This record gives sequence, structure tokens and C-alpha cells, in this order.
Amino acid sequence: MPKKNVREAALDILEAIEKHQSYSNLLLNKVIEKNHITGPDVGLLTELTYGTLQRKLTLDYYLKPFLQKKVEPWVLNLLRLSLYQMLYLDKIPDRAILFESVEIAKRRSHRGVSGMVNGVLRAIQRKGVPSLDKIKDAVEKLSIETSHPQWLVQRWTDQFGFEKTKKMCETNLMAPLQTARVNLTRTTREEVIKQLESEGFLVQESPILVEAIQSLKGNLVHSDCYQKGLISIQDESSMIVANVMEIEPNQLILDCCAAPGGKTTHIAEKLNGTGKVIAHDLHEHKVKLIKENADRLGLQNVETIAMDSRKIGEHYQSEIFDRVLVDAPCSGLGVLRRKPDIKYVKTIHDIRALQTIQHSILTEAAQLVKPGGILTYSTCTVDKEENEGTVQYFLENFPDFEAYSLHVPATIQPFVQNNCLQIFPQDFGSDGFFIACFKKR
Ligand SMILES: C[S@@+](CC[C@H](N)C(=O)[O-])C[C@H]1O[C@@H](n2cnc3c(N)ncnc32)[C@H](O)[C@@H]1O
Repeated sequence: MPKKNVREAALDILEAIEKHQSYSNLLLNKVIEKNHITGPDVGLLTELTYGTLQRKLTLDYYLKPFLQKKVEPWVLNLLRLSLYQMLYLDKIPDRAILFESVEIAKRRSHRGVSGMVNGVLRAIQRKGVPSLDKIKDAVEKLSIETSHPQWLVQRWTDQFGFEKTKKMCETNLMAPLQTARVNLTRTTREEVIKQLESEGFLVQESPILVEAIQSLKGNLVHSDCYQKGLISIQDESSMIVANVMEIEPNQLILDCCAAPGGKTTHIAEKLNGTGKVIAHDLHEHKVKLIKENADRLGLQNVETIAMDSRKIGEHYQSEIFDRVLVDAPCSGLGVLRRKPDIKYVKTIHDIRALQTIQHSILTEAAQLVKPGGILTYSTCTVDKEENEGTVQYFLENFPDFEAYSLHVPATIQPFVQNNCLQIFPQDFGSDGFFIACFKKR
């Protein structure tokens, strides 16, 4: 296979995402490897793919008046990709964008298509894109402006109010900072920062958590510190989970939905070589990732088992775990900056189906918690039904549990309400996330 240039590779990824072949983050890594894309081109490919995907609905609104008839999906993606560069990237001159786009169209099809691509882009250059001010309905306008489906903007507006929704939608368009967790069983944060800086990375302490660092320059996966197991790539919101579980030495802990092991390994680090964390996930290939991460970090107190946690009660004696974590499968609406494709595919039906799974896993997990033990429920979504709704279901159906106060760092405390922590992406720049704890009486 000949190597593809960055724009053509971006087009391939956009097409594959539309055909639901895989998630954007996984596809991007595959294409980078397959086409041996390196250096600044990795950044450009990421920007083109994520940018075009993030702004899809806005770009379609802008393109609509210039398209006389329906075009093939790859042509539409090529036009979106070109328009994204024209509108949002100021370093690439329009003539270069037009030339490249027409060349791609020629390589992929006949003259008619390349002529049409050329014509549409030149017409946009001449006339400019249509104004969004024509849209009078505030929810519809926000939907187009920030490229979130209207049903979702309406749902968030009903649940959290328009202003919060607007901030969330706007934040979702910004690239997130990469953050990492320091493996405190092996080093200190100061030491890791020194080492990373000597490797040429630019990093700083997280203002939220003592074990977290933020990368301002460079992908930390490529650092020696990562290879040596001194850090794990993890979002700061996700790191709050192990912090609220009140982990103490020698505890036996169950992680019901654990792959790829971000929280399992954090829990194991907090156990500091004592006790044990047993990590479950559905399939063998996912469970393998947990093991690989634990091995890289040098953690011996992790056991992994592939199993459906909706049947986990059959596998253990009741009431044997000090702590149980259900980091549930969810709609993922808190991580749209990292996985923009989610916003176009998730539906209200998915939310309902996920809620049923969340209830089933919690029901099984509840039996396994020791009296006095803590059950933690978390999701990376922003949705009241999946979050507070599931908490309410649990408390109503399991009277042997009570809501348990979350002990979080002072900076996060103002975001705890009714013993639940809902973080919005705009709060700290970290992922949208939800956490609640229940204590068995
Ligand atoms: C939010 S992710 C977990 C992330 C993980 N806790 C971490 O911090 O790296 C949810 C996980 O639940 C798993 N899952 C979905 N349904 C499940 C089930 N019925 N039993 C066990 N795991 C399940 C998915 O495979 C997915 O890996």
C-alpha cells in the first residue's frame, strides 16, 4: 500500500467513522501507524480529523446552500474537511486547500466530481458562508453553532439550564489537555516532572489532585517515564474515583467494569503493595489490557477475570469485599472532546438501554459489599437519568445502603451536591464525570 498524505488519511478516517467501523481515537492511531505518519504531521492529522468531526453539523449548515444535489458520502466528507481548514485553520492558505482537495477528488473519481468540489469551494470563497443569526430558536442555534444534535442540546437544557449547556457545548469543541497520574508507589510528582522535562516535555502540576500532572507539550505515551511505569495516562476526573473510595492497606477490592484498567491500577497503587484488587470486564482482549497496564506499572496486587458483571454475584460469596467499584458502561457524553463521534451516534434509546445495564450491575455488586463497606458508582457522562436517576433507583431498592458523603479535595468540594459529584467539562477542563458512594449499613 502506498503511503497516503495527511489529508487523504484524514478523509479515510472520516469515512470509516461514518460507516461505524471504529471509534475516532482507535482509527487515528491505526492510520498513523499504517501510513508511517510522524512528527508535526501527526498533529495535523489529529487536528483535521477531530476538527472536522467536531464541527460536522456546523459545516453541513454552511455547505447546504452550495450543494445543488445530494453528493456521495466521501465527497461530502472531502468538502467538510476542506471547509474546516478554510474557516478554522489560519496557517493553511486557501489556494493550497483548494488544490489539495481537487487533487484528492481527481485521484478518487472522474473530472465531474473534482470540478464540482472546485466549484463549491470557490463559490464559498466568493460569497462567504450563511449567517447563523437566521436561526431564531436558541436551542437549534446552539445545536448548529456548536455541532451537537438538537435532541441532546434540548435534553441538557431541560436538565441543567441553557447557560450551563451552552458552556458545555462550547468547551466540547476545545482540545483537552493530556493529563497523567504519577505512580506514587515508585516515585514522586516532583521527580517525574524533573525527568519529563529532561526528556523535552513541558509539564505542570495539576491544581486539582496531588498525583496528577498536565502535559503542555508532547504526548506522554512516548516518554521514558511512561515506558518505565512511572506514569499512566488518565483524565483528572477519572482519578477522583479512587480518591473517594477511602482505600486502606490490605483491603479486598472489586472493580466490576475495569478495562483498560485506569482505575484498577490507581486502586492498586493506593493499596501500595498490600491487599488485592480483582478486575472484571466482558471480554478476554479487554481484560488483557488491564493486565498489561498493571505489569507496566509493576503492580502485583491485581487479578483479572473476563466475565459479565451482570452475573458477578454467582461467582463470589456474598459480602466479602471492602470496596466495590462500578465504573459503569455509559453514554460517554462527558468525553465528547476526546470522542466527538459519540455525539452523532448516541440516542435516547441507548441511554435507556445503558441504564438497564447499570441497574443490573449495581444489583449484583451490592450483594458483595461487606457491612460497613463502600460501593462506588461512576460514569463519564453528563445525563441526569444515567447518573442521579441510577443513584435514586439504587437507594430506593437497596435499603441496606445509605448515600455516603464524598471526601474530595477542597477545590472539588463545591461541585458535590446531595452526595453526588457531577463534573462538567467546563469546570476544570477535565472530562464530564459523575461519582456517588453508598455505604452498607
Ligand atoms: C467506563 S468503561 C471502564 C473504564 C475503566 N474503569 C478504567 O478506568 O479504565 C466501562 C467498561 O465496562 C465494560 N462493560 C460493559 N458491560 C459490562 C458488563 N456487563 N460486565 C462487565 N463489564 C462490562 C466495558 O467493556 C468497558 O470496558
